[in-house]
Amino acid sequence: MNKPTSGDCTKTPGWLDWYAGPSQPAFRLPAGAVDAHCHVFGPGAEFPYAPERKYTPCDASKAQLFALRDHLGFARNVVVQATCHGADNRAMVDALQHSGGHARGVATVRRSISDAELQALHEAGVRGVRFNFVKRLVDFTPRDELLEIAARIKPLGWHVVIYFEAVDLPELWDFFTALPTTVVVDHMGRPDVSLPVDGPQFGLFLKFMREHPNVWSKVSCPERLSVTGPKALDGERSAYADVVPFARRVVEEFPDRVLWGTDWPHPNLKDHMPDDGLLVDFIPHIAPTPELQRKLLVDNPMRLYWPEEA
Ligand SMILES: O=C(O)/C=C(\CC(=O)C(=O)O)C(=O)O
Repeated sequence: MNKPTSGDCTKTPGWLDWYAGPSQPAFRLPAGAVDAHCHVFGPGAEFPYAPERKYTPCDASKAQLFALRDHLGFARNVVVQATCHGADNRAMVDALQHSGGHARGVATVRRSISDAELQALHEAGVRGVRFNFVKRLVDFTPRDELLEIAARIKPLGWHVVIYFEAVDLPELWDFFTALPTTVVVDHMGRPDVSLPVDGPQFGLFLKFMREHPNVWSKVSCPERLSVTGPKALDGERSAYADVVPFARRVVEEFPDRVLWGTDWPHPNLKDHMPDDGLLVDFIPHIAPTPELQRKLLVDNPMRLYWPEEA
């Protein structure tokens, strides 16, 4: 397949657009709930996609994100820079600046960023950087560049979000455990949920969290991890049952270091596009008590992204 060019907004073949007209969740989110992992895409005509991107998505604007937030009953968003925008954070920053203080962000930066540019991101509401190790999404960045960035964002009180696949954790372990900030893992490090929850692969991830109190996890993206479903479609309120034991284990063992997000607009799903209302109904299966729900959805994200209010 030819690499896309920056001006070409033709979606990647097979691209699935986000679900229009999501259901009303049956689960009532606690007051002040934060959707701590979501993205904006473009719109491409205003914020062109990065030349180095590995996919070209459908547009997913800030207004559409904020409409979903209100529909589902969230109060705030954490907008995570998606790889299709590379290190050009303008679409994400624009969303933060139009959120009325209800959104904070996670950026992608290169070592060439100036202190003044970092400060401007901070003032816009950025509170973290994302290091992505998923090979289908990004080209390799040298570890010394990432460590240099981590050292520079630490004084701002930011954290590092890491995205990787479970099979790569052994090789990345020394790098991750050397990071000097709070470290937030996307989607539980993408376990293979057809393996046992008590097996060595997920065991290593639990050990990573157990031995390193600075490590947090998003218990999000069951729609990406599930093998057996059922899918969050057609009124299914007990979706992705095979992911539940994994996410619930993390929530119950580390209740003060977990976050949840919709992952809207769900980039790169190949199989189906979930109904986001039914996705919210996944939450009580992994955080069964009101106390766990409050920590997951309100207390923890507020402590990390709005510490001045927490
Ligand atoms: O949205 C996610 O969290 C997951 C992604 C996309 C992504 O991370 C990105 O493009 O930045 C994926 O697995 O394709």
